[in-house]
Amino acid sequence: MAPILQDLARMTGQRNHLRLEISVVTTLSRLPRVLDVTMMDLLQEKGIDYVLVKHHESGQGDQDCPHYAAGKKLEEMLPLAQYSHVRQAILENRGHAVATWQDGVHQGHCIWLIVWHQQQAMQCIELRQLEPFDAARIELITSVFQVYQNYHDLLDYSERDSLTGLYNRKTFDDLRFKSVNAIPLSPQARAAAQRRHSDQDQLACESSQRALSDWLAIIDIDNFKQINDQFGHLYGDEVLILVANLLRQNFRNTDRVFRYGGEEFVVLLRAADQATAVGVLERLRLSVEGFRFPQVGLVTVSIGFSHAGNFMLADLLDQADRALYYVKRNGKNQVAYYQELLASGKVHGPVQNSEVDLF
Ligand SMILES: Nc1nc2c(ncn2[C@@H]2O[C@H](COP(=O)(O)OP(=O)(O)OP(=O)(O)O)[C@@H](O)[C@H]2O)c(=O)[nH]1
Repeated sequence: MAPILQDLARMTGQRNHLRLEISVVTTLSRLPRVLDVTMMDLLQEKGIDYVLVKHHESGQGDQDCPHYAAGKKLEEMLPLAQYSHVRQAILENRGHAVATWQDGVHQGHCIWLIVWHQQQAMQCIELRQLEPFDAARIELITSVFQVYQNYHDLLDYSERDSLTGLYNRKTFDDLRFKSVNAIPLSPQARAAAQRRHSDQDQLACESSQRALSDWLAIIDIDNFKQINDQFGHLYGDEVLILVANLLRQNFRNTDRVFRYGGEEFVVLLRAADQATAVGVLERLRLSVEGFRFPQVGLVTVSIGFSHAGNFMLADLLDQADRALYYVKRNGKNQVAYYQELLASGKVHGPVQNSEVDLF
């Protein structure tokens, strides 16, 4: 089989977004004469558009190109304003943009491929080479990209909840049960996982830890049964959709929001410290409280959260749930931090069984 077909077959065999992303970067970087390929997330913070560098791979072309200034820093966040061609392509709803670049020693050409999802530009893939792009080359690159985009949409459909469009419970459980993808792995567990996995899986494992979070929060709509009983399920559903929209508005692209159950949501949040995490979650709580829901009026949420530390995802979920339960029993419409409640004796940790009870 031609190498490109093998790469495409590998790409469409992926079952999660992260591996699919790495796979398309690898596939494109293996095309002849490619210098390097970079996958970037497009995100907005405080009204400013940024690109966040997510994956980078050098191609074979860079061997013929001494002193080539490859290498972008992973996780680097750069203003989209530095990528005027990408910004213009997004404004014009285009799928790609082509331009030239210079690094002091070399001069080359660059194509950016834009990943659209539900009329929103989500990601951008940058591919660099020395030669100009002719029509056949653009067709080859955009065809590989189209396979990626189609498959990305298909994966996305199976990973999302049909009512709210957020990630569904199954997607969360996939994170839980594939511990190599879960957050966070202890150094020993990570080393063991890395020994078990191939290079590409190892890369996915490393990137997934970067891509995921430092905090886990459970957000539960207060008195939702009453809303359903008083206004009917259709209005209940509308509340779920509107709360999901507020969740999307309040969190960054790098956070992950799931509809975990009926009126319960889980967020994997990246925040530098406790004060920032509290600030983000309080802002969400206030924005739900301040929103006027048609017909229903006032809706509030209770939030419990926990710090990832060295815990596995299942433990974190249990901790955040304990904090949430505390809020539910103490007035609702508040944010509670598990580790703080534990330190002050307001909640207890899980019972440590020294004996194994099988039945
Ligand atoms: N409309 C609608 N209702 C749902 C959906 N999924 C679950 N529910 C309802 O959500 C309600 C949850 O009720 P409870 O678990 O008692 O929680 P609550 O009334 O919010 O009470 P607190 O959590 O203590 O504030 C139940 O009545 C479920 O039927 C859904 O997809 N749509």
